[in-house]
Amino acid sequence: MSCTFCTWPWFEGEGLSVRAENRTKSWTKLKSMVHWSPLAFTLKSRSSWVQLAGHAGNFQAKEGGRLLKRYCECEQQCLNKLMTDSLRPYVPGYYGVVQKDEQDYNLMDDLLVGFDSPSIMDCKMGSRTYLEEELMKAREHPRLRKDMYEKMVSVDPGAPTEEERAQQGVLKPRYMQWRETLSSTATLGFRIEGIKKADGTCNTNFKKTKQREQVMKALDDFVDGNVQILKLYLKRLEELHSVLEKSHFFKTHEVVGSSLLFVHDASGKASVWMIDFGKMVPLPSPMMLDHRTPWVEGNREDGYLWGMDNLIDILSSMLPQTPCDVDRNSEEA
Ligand SMILES: O=P(O)(O)O[C@H]1[C@H](O)[C@@H](OP(=O)(O)O)[C@H](OP(=O)(O)O)[C@@H](OP(=O)(O)O)[C@H]1O
Ligand SMILES: Nc1ncnc2c1ncn2[C@@H]1O[C@H](COP(=O)(O)OP(=O)(O)O)[C@@H](O)[C@H]1O
Repeated sequence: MSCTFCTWPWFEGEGLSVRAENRTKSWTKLKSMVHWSPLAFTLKSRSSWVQLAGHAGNFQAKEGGRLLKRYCECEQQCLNKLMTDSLRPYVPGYYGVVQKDEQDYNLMDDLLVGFDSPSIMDCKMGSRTYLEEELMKAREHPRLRKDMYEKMVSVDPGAPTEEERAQQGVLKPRYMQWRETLSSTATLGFRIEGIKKADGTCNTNFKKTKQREQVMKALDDFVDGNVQILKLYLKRLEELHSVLEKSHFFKTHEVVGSSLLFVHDASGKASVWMIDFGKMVPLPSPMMLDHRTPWVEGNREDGYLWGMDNLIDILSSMLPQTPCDVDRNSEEA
């Protein structure tokens, strides 16, 4: 599927003021919408910034290789803490809260800077995509979501129950769970949200990409079969994996809806970063997560590392086998 390239973000160098006021996020999410900076064609130092997933209108590209993301207190607090954590090299640099037209934003690095016509992939990590607190809220104050009902019907007209059909609405956790089981979130602990390739093609139609083989096919297409790029991604993921395993910050946070952003270009450069910390919530002390134990309500587990184990395993299996591997495998058989 090709995407609509729309809403060119403006650039700004002046007039931003720092604010500490808290705002919550409440705006519409539009999928299949890509925001692309046209100035990138004329100004080499800037990236051709692209928004692959997430809420429309959430970002604005700024001069100097930075992005404004609509303010979210949870994200601000996480980014602040991450700036002094061992995870710092794996997240965008963060520069505080700025205000523009009475709206607060978190100011962060544009990770596409330094890449030339990059290929980009957003993988949403974890086996659960809604917070436990959202589940409780939906129980206490059930709110039927017509927009989610419509999104559901557009993918699978047979998905809503009779009751949901009569109400023309679904509860948010029900929609999120349905999305999890439809995609690879429930079976592999991650799902591809979107891919934009260097040739300009863009696909955000991965809602039904569920089986390991389907995921492999999408990943292979993303790297155009380039083994060197695959190796670089794998190396970076293995490093991140080992830092996550040791990070106290990671152990003490429920991580939901966070993505890994993969970026590479034709020069052979490739890297991966963690993005989207809007639902990275601190746990009550002394609670800790291993991010692998299957979720049951109350244990707050999110399956992030389980997903990463699977992603690393899939990428490894896509590498051509060396003669040593072939010998080892035939001995095992
Ligand atoms: O991907 P589709 O099927 O469109 O569903 C979206 C994503 O799950 C969003 O998560 P993310 O932002 O991580 O992509 C989520 O935003 P939240 O992060 O707010 O849960 C949206 O909830 P609403 O914003 O409530 O519509 C939900 O409608
Ligand atoms: N720091 C960044 N650098 C470059 N691109 C980014 C960065 N953060 C987000 N993006 C782009 O924006 C998209 C949505 O980001 P995300 O933080 O998940 O938004 P939301 O909170 O609205 O879900 C990502 O898929 C990616 O394409």
